[in-house]
Amino acid sequence: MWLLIQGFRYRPVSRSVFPERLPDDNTLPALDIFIMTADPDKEPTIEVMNTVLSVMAIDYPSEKLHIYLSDDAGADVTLCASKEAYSLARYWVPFCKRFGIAVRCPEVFFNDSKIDQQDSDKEFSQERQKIKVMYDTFKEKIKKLKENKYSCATRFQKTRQEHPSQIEIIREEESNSTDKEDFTIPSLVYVSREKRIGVQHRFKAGALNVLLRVSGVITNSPYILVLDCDMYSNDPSSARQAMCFHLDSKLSPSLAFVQFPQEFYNISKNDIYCAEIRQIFKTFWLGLDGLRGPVLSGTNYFVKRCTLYGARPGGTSNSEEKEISRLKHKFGNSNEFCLSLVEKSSHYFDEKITTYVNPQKENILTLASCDYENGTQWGERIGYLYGSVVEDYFTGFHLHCRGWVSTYCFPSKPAFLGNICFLNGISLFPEVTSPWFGAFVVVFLSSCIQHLREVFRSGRNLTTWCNEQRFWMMIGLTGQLFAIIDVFLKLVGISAVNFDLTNKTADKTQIKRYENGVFDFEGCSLMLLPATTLSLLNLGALIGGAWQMITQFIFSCFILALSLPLIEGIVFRQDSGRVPPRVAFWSLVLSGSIILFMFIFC
Ligand SMILES: O=c1ccn([C@@H]2O[C@H](COP(=O)(O)OP(=O)(O)O[C@H]3O[C@H](CO)[C@@H](O)[C@H](O)[C@H]3O)[C@@H](O)[C@H]2O)c(=O)[nH]1
Ligand SMILES: [Mn+2]
Repeated sequence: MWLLIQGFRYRPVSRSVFPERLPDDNTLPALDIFIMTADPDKEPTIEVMNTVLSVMAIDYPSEKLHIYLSDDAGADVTLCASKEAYSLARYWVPFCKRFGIAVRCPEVFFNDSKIDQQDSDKEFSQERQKIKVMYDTFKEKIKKLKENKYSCATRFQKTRQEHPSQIEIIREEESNSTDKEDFTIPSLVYVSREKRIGVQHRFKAGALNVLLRVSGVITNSPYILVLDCDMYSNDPSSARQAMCFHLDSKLSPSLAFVQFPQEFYNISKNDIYCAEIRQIFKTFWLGLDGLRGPVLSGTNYFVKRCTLYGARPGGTSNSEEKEISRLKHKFGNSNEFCLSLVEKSSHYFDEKITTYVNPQKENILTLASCDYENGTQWGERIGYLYGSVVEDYFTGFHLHCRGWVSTYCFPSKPAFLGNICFLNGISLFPEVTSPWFGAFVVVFLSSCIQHLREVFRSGRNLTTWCNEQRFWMMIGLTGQLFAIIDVFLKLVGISAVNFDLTNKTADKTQIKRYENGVFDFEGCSLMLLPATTLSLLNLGALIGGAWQMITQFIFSCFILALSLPLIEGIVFRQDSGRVPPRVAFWSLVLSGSIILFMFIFC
């Protein structure tokens, strides 16, 4: 196992970018930004809109920036809030650009107490105050939307699981405010794909593929930034940083994507659940960057559009491949979309095409329908791939296999910051006061009862039940644990398949112990260590602290009961069948150190 991950340490690379050295703004390529949301209850609308506003205000030519918000819930709240956000953006974006605001997420900006005190510039303070009032009104409106007090949408019958596709290009003239400032702001497109009960929707990968097609016929920017809805832009220069790689003449021809790390603003002080994902983003990805590049990590990456259409680096295509009928076979039956693949382009996939067509609404809606992908190569060879629950890793590996490379951009100021919420403030086991505690107890007890019933049905008694419970725990922590490792080593060819012949001889004392129902640990190897250490740890925890909490006490007692033979074997027994002294010694050292460590540091 140790050897397997050494590749990550072989050639770590850390990079610096100099966005100020990029060529003139009008040579910068257009950029589509995809923001993904799926549930307005679990993903607070105000947070999603903050992400939208933060990227609308990034430091990039506004006319080259197009934001697509994918709403898998098809929620009116999200659509209406997007319109409100767009109206606010007319003031927020110019304000940010004019004063060079460092963090362009409104919620973060208005909560920054440092800026409050900094009233040196009167004009700035006045403007800030004005926008703050607008932002507060905006929040109020979203609250009302949530409470169903008003709605902007024409309500038609739809639920989260079942709704027609709905696409709205929210543009300047559609906004209802009159005293707008004279300033171009990026376009915003709301996309909610069709959902039907019983039709697989392929989660995020499915939503991303719809966005690829819809954006393909609307703006068709050669580069795409993908963001989860909780990842706001923390550094307005991120797109320029990414372009330092994408426009690098040496790197660019084989570069598929630039990955930024996932970082979070609300990591707890001790981060006991390792939410920081430190090893991945602060060690492994730097190492991969020296090889073929980091793995596609779901969010915070700038990808070259054509790489997702199945192109290969340096690959030019012949005219045969450009034939619309052939393209339709792969990409589906939309003329507009297939044209977007070849239009204004001498190559099959020219990354320089940036068209802003105004397609027929009906035609774009079809691109977001449930049936569009039937019989095409979407999800198999084209777009985000469906074969895995982690579409990002899977798709990224495929890009690498097709010859593309990726780079890792890890600036000291986080480019994007997200909200870590899982397990934050949630205990690993439900607390007694939690309504989930009931569910926990039901699952635990019913699995015990089920086992008991099976034992009784086969004519055994409570002792068998106890023994089996105990044995599961022991082999789970010893034999089975090492078996998994062993099978894996065999799979990768490090250890050969072998057959361990069972030792059929036994001496008299062993037989006696067996007959008396006494566990025999004689000759056990260090493989016993996980089981013995955890048993001692449980005992330590029981004595040391579990008296404070009755449920933990009961749970610890249960484990103690199961591990009693191990404890006896370590502590009380003197016969040759006890736990071998060196195993006992190491378990004591290990569990002792863990307890000591917890005392000191937690
Ligand atoms: O049917 C779906 C399911 C999810 N999402 C969106 O996908 C994103 C990620 O979903 P989330 O529930 O937050 O999953 P995580 O476990 O946080 O996601 C991690 O793991 C995923 C799969 O590897 C990656 O895609 C993510 O970027 C990565 O943050 C969110 O913006 C969702 O709104 C959709 O749009 N449609
Ligand atoms: Mn997430």
